[in-house]
Amino acid sequence: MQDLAALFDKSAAVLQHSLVGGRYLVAKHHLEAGDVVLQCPVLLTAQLPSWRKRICYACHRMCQARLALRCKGCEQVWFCSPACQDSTTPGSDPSHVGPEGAHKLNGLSDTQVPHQLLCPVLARFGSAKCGADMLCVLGMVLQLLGLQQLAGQAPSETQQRASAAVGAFEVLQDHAAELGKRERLEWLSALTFLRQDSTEDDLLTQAADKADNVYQPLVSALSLPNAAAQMSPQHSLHGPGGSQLLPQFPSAEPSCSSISPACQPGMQQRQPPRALLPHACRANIAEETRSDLPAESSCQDMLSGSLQQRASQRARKPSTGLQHPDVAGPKGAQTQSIDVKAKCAPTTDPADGMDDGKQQGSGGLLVSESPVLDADNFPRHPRSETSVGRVLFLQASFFNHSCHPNCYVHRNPTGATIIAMQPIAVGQELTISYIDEQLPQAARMLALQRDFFFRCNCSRCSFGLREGSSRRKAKRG
Ligand SMILES: C[S@@+](CC[C@H](N)C(=O)[O-])C[C@H]1O[C@@H](n2cnc3c(N)ncnc32)[C@H](O)[C@@H]1O
Repeated sequence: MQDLAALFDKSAAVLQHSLVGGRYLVAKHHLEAGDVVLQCPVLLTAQLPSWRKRICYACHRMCQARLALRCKGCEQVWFCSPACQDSTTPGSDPSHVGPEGAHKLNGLSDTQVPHQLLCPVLARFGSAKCGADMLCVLGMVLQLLGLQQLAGQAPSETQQRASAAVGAFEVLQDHAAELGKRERLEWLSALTFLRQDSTEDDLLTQAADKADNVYQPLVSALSLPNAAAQMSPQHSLHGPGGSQLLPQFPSAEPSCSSISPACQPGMQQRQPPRALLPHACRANIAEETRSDLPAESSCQDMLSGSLQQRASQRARKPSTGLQHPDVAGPKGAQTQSIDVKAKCAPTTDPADGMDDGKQQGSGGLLVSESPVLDADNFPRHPRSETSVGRVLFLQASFFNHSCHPNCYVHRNPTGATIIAMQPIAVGQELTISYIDEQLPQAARMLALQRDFFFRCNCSRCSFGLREGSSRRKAKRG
């Protein structure tokens, strides 16, 4: 908690903890509408496997053609240029990477940990047949372990990130109880996969051993009381150290369906357990025709593109539901668009075997799944978009959800800014909306239960429920 509290030192938020509600944030001082509560850098990103042959691992450039350069060690990551490939070798100068310096996306890189640390473990990812979403999350867990391992020898910024990594695991532990059986099994399989077959000089062996105080409680928290009965026959019960608690990741060409229905061609991909890693969001590609797209674009271009089109589309839509106070944008912060122009389709190489069925042949605007601002600065949730990866925000993950939030999230190229939407008194809880709060109550409840595994107890929902029951009582009486 001590480490975590320090994450908010430079913000207008204070981290609090209650036995009933867990961690939450309150206003450090009085806030006016438009005040910036905190700037939250991206902690980690991970590409979905289906995009890795189109998006350079080092600079995140999105390319039309399939990338030709691949890491010979793990065969799991692709590069757009020899410079990018060289940047992942020890001793290279990262400031020269990428033809347009696109790598200078603060935090927006899954190369924060030197690739040679991750390479031996990533090599095993080729045989992992779990869903694309879980592979993405596993990639992030791997980076977190890498950051932890670096902690002792790294500059202070990296040490801070490593301590944030521990915080991320703690968050995961705290929410393990909320998962359904399927999600727990998938997590147990994934964690076991990370530990098994590792060699002595393997990052995971070293990092997971060091992190055992975090890793083992997590495993226990995820364990089902009657694990043996819940598992499919393909799972055996050998865990690390001979434990009988864990399902082992199948080694010889398992049936995908035993791990995740997401692997089955033509099946709708399940929503990932996004609540697990704090505020792990999707970077999405909205449907748009390819002819509208530029010839080539880096993520930097993409992330700083114009919001004009979205704004004009939005302006035509009538506003419904909750009325938020008018907010002109973050005070002192330039309102930036997060739209991304991309022209390419994801890899549809059948050899991948892990393509997300939703990602078929569309390019478009890259946006975030977390709330983004429209022309009126109201949070909104883009729909019908295709995911290209996951983004992890740490500080933002401590905001509780409310269906009548007093803050909103504004995404920008290097992270997210949380902005007050109304005057907030010192000590008052700061909340954001995880979903489209303009949905009716039943749909909101469904979305929160399905995607975030909790039942909302915000004032609006509680009031709505009381209202519903008193209406029913009135009818009966
Ligand atoms: C991103 S975390 C927020 C921080 C969290 N309170 C903690 O201690 O880690 C999301 C989790 O907080 C809890 N939560 C957030 N908003 C909630 C709400 N409106 N009603 C009930 N639980 C909520 C749920 O357990 C949810 O999985």
